[in-house]
Amino acid sequence: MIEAVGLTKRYGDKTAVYNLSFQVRPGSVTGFLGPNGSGKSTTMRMILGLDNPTSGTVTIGGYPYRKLPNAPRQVGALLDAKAVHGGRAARSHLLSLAQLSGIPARRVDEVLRVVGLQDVAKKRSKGFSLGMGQRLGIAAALLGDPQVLLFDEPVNGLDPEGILWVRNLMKALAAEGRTVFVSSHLMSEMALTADHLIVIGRGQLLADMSVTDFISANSADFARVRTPDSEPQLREKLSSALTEAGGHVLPEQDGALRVTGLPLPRISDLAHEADVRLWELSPHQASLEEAYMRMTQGAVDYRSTIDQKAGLQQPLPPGAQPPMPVPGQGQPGWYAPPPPQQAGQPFTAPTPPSGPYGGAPAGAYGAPGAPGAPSAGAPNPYAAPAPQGQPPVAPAQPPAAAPAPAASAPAPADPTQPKDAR
Ligand SMILES: Nc1ncnc2c1ncn2[C@@H]1O[C@H](COP(=O)(O)OP(=O)(O)OP(=O)(O)O)[C@@H](O)[C@H]1O
Repeated sequence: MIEAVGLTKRYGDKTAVYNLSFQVRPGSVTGFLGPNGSGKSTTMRMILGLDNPTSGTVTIGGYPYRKLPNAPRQVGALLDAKAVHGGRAARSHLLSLAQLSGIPARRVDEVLRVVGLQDVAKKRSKGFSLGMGQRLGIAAALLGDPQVLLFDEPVNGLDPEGILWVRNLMKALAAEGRTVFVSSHLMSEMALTADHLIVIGRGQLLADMSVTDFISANSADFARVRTPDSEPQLREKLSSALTEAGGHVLPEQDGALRVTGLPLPRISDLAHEADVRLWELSPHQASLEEAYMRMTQGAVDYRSTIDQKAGLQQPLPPGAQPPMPVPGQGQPGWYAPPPPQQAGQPFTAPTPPSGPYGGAPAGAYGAPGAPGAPSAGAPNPYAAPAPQGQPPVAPAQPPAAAPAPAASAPAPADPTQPKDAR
């Protein structure tokens, strides 16, 4: 079992991880989720003794990693698939790792077969694709047949067959009673792979629960209602009637309305009373991806914005119309239904950033716009309570103690090598 208690890591005045406490148990796949820069890799590095916590502790089987007897045989990790000596052949790379840990050479050929790299075993890894590199990293993690496995974004760069393989591998390893801790920012992938989820945002715990509980706690039901496309006034009329009746109405991309807080028969009655014809009235459930986005939206550090193409846009030809904006796009919660409790957001997340990357409106290419700030005072049932008298993210502190030698020293053959310097 991996256990973190009050884990905090500061880099100068940057708090990467704050007061994180959780347990990762054997026999199941635990997904570790959070937006870019939320502290997943930092946490994994601390688990592996590659970074020293500023405060708090993290242990594997009751020991800090560096005190763990025969650690390479007990813990396997894939942190950064690129952290290999590119001039070495895949087999030589694994062989050197095996020799360092007293693992027999025949095990190298076994793991090469497990990850499907046996045919390229003699090829230099610098010629490997991203996906092949990931497979080599996974082979290195499996080398010591460890009971505890950590994978940081293992499906990065893998093709669909590779993704399926990783998913099944994680499950099989957990079914053998091992502790499997997998980081990702893809909720959809974790929903298929993990049994348990630990979700962080800006280094703080947002959720620690089974996938089943996460689904039932976060997948809000909603109704999709569509009025005749040719009569937009009916849509407005219905929208007002539903809002007056206590419903929460959001426009959908295709012109339909997304309604929460009212049962389907009531929506039908209200439409009838308002003399509005309906083309569609259907029950839906928000996807887990949406629930995750909603949970972490206030803790996203990096947001895309619309590409304004300043000075690059051609004037429209005479008489041409600019493209129609998508209804609702860019509004808070456009992509997600409101939280189940109408009284407020179920997740009190840190205020969206106004930093160098901005809390800008929805971009044409992806990330949703800065959401409305969570309602003040709404309790977050999943957040770790902040210590009395302290802000959620601690203010600037003196730089942390020097990181562990392994974190800064180049050790290209080490599968637990940290990510590239950021
Ligand atoms: N060695 C370091 N020095 C300074 N800041 C760091 C260092 N390592 C990480 N950080 C900062 O700590 C924060 C958390 O980074 P971390 O890599 O742990 O996030 P992450 O959740 O793994 O992100 P991603 O999903 O993008 O890989 C980021 O703001 C990052 O810039």
